[in-house]
Amino acid sequence: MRSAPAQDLRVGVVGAGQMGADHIQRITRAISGATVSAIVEPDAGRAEAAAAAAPGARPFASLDDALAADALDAVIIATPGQFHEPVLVPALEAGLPTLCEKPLTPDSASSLRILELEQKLSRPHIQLGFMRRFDDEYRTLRELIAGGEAGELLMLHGVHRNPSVPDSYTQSMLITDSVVHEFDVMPWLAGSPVRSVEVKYPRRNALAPERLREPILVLIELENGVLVDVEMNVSVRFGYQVGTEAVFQSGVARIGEPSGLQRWSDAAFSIAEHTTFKTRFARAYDAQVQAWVDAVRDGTLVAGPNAWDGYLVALACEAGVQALETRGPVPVAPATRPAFYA
Ligand SMILES: NC(=O)c1ccc[n+]([C@@H]2O[C@H](COP(=O)([O-])OP(=O)(O)OC[C@H]3O[C@@H](n4cnc5c(N)ncnc54)[C@H](O)[C@@H]3O)[C@@H](O)[C@H]2O)c1
Ligand SMILES: O[C@H]1[C@H](O)[C@@H](O)[C@H](O)[C@@H](O)[C@H]1O
Repeated sequence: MRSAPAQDLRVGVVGAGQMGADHIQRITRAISGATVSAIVEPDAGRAEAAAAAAPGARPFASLDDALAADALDAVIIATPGQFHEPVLVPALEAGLPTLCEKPLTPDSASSLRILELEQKLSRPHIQLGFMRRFDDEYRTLRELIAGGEAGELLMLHGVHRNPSVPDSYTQSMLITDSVVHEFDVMPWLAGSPVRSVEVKYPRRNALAPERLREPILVLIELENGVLVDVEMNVSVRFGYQVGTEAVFQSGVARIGEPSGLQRWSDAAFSIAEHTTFKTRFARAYDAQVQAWVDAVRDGTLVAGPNAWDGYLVALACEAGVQALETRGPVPVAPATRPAFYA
């Protein structure tokens, strides 16, 4: 990093839309050891609203301008995925510790360019925003799998259901915007990378926007033989659900069950459900950002998924997008992991 932060870490946020604004509020309200010092956001209204939530933060037209003004020690990138690389490059060139929202970049070729640039530094500087790794239930499930007390893990069944998606959401985004999380978290849970990806189409949901053929069932084979299936379903209307069932030799474990208000009325029992990832993963986002801030302050710089993980996910997404159009499994063949990312 450029200079050791004397007191609070000065965080710049690039992109103050849905996630960027959320991170700005989070740092101001819930994170210790950091303040938002710079906001880069081309939309004037959003920039103003974000600045109102972060007293003392200065607006800048670009990350380069914020760097020239020595206005930040570290950066969060929350622009849309296709604009990550143009921000990651100056951030790496300046040696800035970076928390980059998913995806690292939209394809594996650009991810490899980022890996090459990062390897010019003394150590990894990029942490990726795969927040599920900071969710208590996911962490507990991972420990259970690693502990082996229920025997070997055989299968993982995932559900990923959104109530609806914006007009800008396209067919390939089922993979690149949504299943992207499973491509990170399932290998992390099972301790094994993706070998191949296949997509199956069940009956189409007539409630889906006309441009989308969904839900889809994504079959992910891991190198260790564990088979993962993910129901990706984005027009369910009733709520936001993300869950996983792990099937072991002698047991089953499940996470992501509804845990909201329980209610008995009219001879029926109900549990309040989430409607957005913002509440479902609120604690995970907080834990992710706090862990990152702590790591930057103690010089570790990265406390979660790194750019290599982002590259692996980019490769799996490429296979997944191809699998949307083809029958049968599409193989995933990563480059050799450099010792830098060991
Ligand atoms: N981890 C999660 O659960 C999660 C959830 C939603 C989004 N995301 C990720 O967060 C990122 C942002 O998504 P979003 O939903 O907040 O998008 P958004 O469209 O709501 O916000 C993006 C913002 O970036 C701004 N922007 C665009 N180009 C810019 C540039 N070059 N410099 C500075 N600002 C720029 C836009 O004006 C906009 O305000 C994406 O990478 C997305 O995949 C992650
Ligand atoms: O961009 C969002 C976000 O990444 C959520 O975490 C995911 O559950 C949604 O499917 C996706 O559309």
